[in-house]
Amino acid sequence: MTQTTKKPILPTITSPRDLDGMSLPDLERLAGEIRDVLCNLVSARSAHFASNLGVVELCLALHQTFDFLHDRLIWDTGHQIYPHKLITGRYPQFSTIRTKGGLMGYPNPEESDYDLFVTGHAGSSVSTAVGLASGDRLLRDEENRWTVAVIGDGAFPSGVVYEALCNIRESGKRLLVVLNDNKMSICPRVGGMADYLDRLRMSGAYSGIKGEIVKTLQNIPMLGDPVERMLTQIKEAAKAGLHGGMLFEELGMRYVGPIDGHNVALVRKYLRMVRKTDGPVLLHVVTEKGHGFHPATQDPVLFHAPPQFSRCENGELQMKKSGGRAYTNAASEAIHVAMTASDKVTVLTAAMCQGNKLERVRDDFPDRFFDTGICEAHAVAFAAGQAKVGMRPIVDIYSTFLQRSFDHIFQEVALQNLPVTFMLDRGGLSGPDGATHHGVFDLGYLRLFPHMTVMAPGDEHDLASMLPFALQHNGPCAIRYPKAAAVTVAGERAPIEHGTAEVLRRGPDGLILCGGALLPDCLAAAEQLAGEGLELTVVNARFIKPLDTKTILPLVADSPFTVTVEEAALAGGFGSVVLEALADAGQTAPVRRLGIGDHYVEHGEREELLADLGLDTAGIAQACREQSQACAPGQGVS
Ligand SMILES: Cc1ncc(C[n+]2csc(CCOP(=O)(O)OP(=O)(O)O)c2C)c(N)n1
Ligand SMILES: CC(=O)[C@@H](O)[C@H](O)COP(=O)(O)O
Ligand SMILES: [Mg+2]
Repeated sequence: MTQTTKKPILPTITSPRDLDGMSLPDLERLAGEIRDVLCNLVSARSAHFASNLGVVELCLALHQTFDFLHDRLIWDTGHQIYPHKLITGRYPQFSTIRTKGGLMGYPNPEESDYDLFVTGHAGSSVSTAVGLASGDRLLRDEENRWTVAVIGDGAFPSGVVYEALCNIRESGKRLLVVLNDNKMSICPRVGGMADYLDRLRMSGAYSGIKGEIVKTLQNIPMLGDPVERMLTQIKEAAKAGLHGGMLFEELGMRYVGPIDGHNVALVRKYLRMVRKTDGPVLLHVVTEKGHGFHPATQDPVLFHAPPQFSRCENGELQMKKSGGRAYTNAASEAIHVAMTASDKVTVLTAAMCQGNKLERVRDDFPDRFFDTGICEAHAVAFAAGQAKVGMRPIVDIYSTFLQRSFDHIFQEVALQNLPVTFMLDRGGLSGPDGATHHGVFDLGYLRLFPHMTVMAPGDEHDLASMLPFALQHNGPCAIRYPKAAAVTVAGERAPIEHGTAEVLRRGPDGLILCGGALLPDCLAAAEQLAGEGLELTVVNARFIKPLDTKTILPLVADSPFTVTVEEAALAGGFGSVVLEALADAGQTAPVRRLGIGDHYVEHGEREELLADLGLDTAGIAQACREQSQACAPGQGVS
């Protein structure tokens, strides 16, 4: 990328203050070096790429204009924080990003005082910025202190952003919202706000004409009462269409832009100008996702978080092949089959068409495919509406993002007993994204609601059979599966029946109850232990709710010990369900629960995190060995 023999600047940047007084050519050279580092990173591992390439100049201009040890900076979502990390003292550790024990791929206050919140979910930045500004004001600590939220055009339509914007007039003094408009979410952005931003982009070119027309409109005489009102409305409507950023102005913000976000001098000039105002200000910055790396600008969807890739000698890019068929593929195929079978079935995604591998569904069923943008709460209430009139909506969503819809799952879906099906991808550890993205709370928060059926397939066979089951069930259902290679357990399998588990192996020496896709590990552990003379029963629970108490409770009663296994938080999870059922039946038994305790799990490869948590084959086998010894006659455990 950069063809320079000069001494690199980036390694010398230990804090943003090293940017002070830096010349424009040096800033531009630094931008090139940052892009080089980003390119080197993705040759080592998958990481967020195109979004980071797009904010380099904006990041430099922000840090040159503000001092974010005093001022406040929030990067919405946080996946575009890499340039910020590189110039805030983390260049030496940067190569560790997204690896276990290394830097997080998102903001992390434990890494740096320049990061205020751990984030990863989109849309909260404006609210937290309003809160920061308001708190500073109450503490009379706001002397010249600016709060800046940088939010992408994909995150911008999130409902919570409008809740914050409606509130900004009161608390938004010295508050700047930078709208980073690159025309993309992960996929092309959708919806009315996207169209509005397109119109704003256009408006600069027409500003001369616009001024004239607005002047003319302002001279329209107001006549008698009703006519006057009508004319006022027409005038306001016309102005709204012609004035750039009228929507924001009406909400009490000053709208500035759109400006070219790759012109570092220009961005800096506007930021300095903003600093001279009182706020709140919305600065509309136009950038290009993937800027500086041609293939990424050509295919920003692929390069949002591409697989590891390198450049061959002939200049072509070689992408690392993915690890084969994933549960996500199995889910999207099952959805396709269901939509082919019935024209009542619809699918809703909240901006994750690519992540959920729904492209074929989108292309083959354009009328029944709905992308709401990053609006999970809306997606769920929307699905409830469709279900109410007789459709069979599937909300295909990452487990962690569904948390945004908690109240709508309760009020609009479960309370009404509507047949909405939730396909919960990334149910379990999501890997290098870390704590913000692990989908480990879903079993607990979904089973709370009466009417809700919660399923956790033990393998791909289960997943494919559970969707048709859910679609004919008269009530809400959730099917949660991990970000992992799809596995099919060998042997004859029982059909899916509501609240029915499946016994896959029988032995008198102990019991493993598996709630989900760690089933192959449970079976492998049982196999291993059989070699040591310990014959275990293994149950594929399938249903977390309702639990198959008829099958499970007698097995627990007859087994010297029981180990429950789940890739989920223990609080409220599958093991809790089993313990509650035992308590309700007045039964006591030695039960050990394997899962995730009361802590957040860091980032790393899913397999290494599972191993650390004792949730791999070796960990499950070891827990069984220990239980077997502890529960052996004469050991006093009952
Ligand atoms: C609540 C939530 N839903 C979905 C996502 C997944 N996601 C991460 S980044 C992204 C696109 C964001 O687009 P934009 O804000 O424009 O940033 P860009 O990548 O274009 O810079 C999406 C959908 C998320 N992080 N949080
Ligand atoms: C920033 C963000 O939320 C997404 O880009 C997320 O990282 C996607 O995760 P997957 O890689 O598991 O699809
Ligand atoms: Mg964007």
